[in-house]
Amino acid sequence: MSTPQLVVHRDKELMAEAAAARLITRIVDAQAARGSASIVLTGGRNGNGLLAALGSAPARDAVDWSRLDLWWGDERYLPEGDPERNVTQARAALLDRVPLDPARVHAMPASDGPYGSDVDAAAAAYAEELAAAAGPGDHGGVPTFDVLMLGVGPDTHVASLFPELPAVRETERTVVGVHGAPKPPPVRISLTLPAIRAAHEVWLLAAGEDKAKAAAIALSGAGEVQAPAAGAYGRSRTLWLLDAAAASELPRSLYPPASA
Ligand SMILES: O=C(O)[C@H](O)[C@@H](O)[C@H](O)[C@H](O)COP(=O)(O)O
Repeated sequence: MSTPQLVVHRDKELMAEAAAARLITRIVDAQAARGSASIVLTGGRNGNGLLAALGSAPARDAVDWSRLDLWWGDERYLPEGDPERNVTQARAALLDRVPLDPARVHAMPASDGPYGSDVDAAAAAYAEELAAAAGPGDHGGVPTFDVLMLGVGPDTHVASLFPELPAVRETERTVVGVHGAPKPPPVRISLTLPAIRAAHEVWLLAAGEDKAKAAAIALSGAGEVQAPAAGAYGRSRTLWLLDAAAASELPRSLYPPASA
């Protein structure tokens, strides 16, 4: 488990631009070292803001888009192309404008696909796809993602792991179907905490006043069942990327940094 590091930006626009620049560097480094990179995208405004910023970042062409694997941390279980699907929003924000290899864009299944309304079967299929991509050096049936990004909800949810619901308690499976999510739509697919924790780096994105309490709770030693964001950490790095509003209620020991 890596101790969270915090980076606080003036506002959400700057946060998105700085995070996009950081992501480009991370992808380029991974591609230089291993030939490819593997990234997990998040739904939500902050994740999509980051993708849009990536699309207009000056260094965007440093990325070899054809050697990038994209996975999702969660998905809203809706028909293919639905505007509320995370993948549809990611395509609109960036993916349709860069030369990705379609075989390496691992969207989660849609509700009008082969599993129909059986979201648990759809989740199991995504777990198999992850397991098939995992190599001998990887842990827990998922590839070691270079960076896994997560938006943070006002209730401290990450991916589709909501406080107290069964999905956040899952310790065996890497992907689960979620029923009765408090944020619409109620039926979703989500990576579990064990799958999230297999990533090298986990980045949590939080911008806006409505995230201030969630960030303070998750970073103050709350339990992961009550505050799922508290259980999201990477093998080598856990990074909270915040804007000033989301950081406004952090305990003084965290922000400004204790060393200041
Ligand atoms: O499908 C979703 O809704 C998400 O993946 C969800 O976990 C999201 O990331 C957070 O709710 C934060 O969303 P915002 O960035 O829009 O606040």
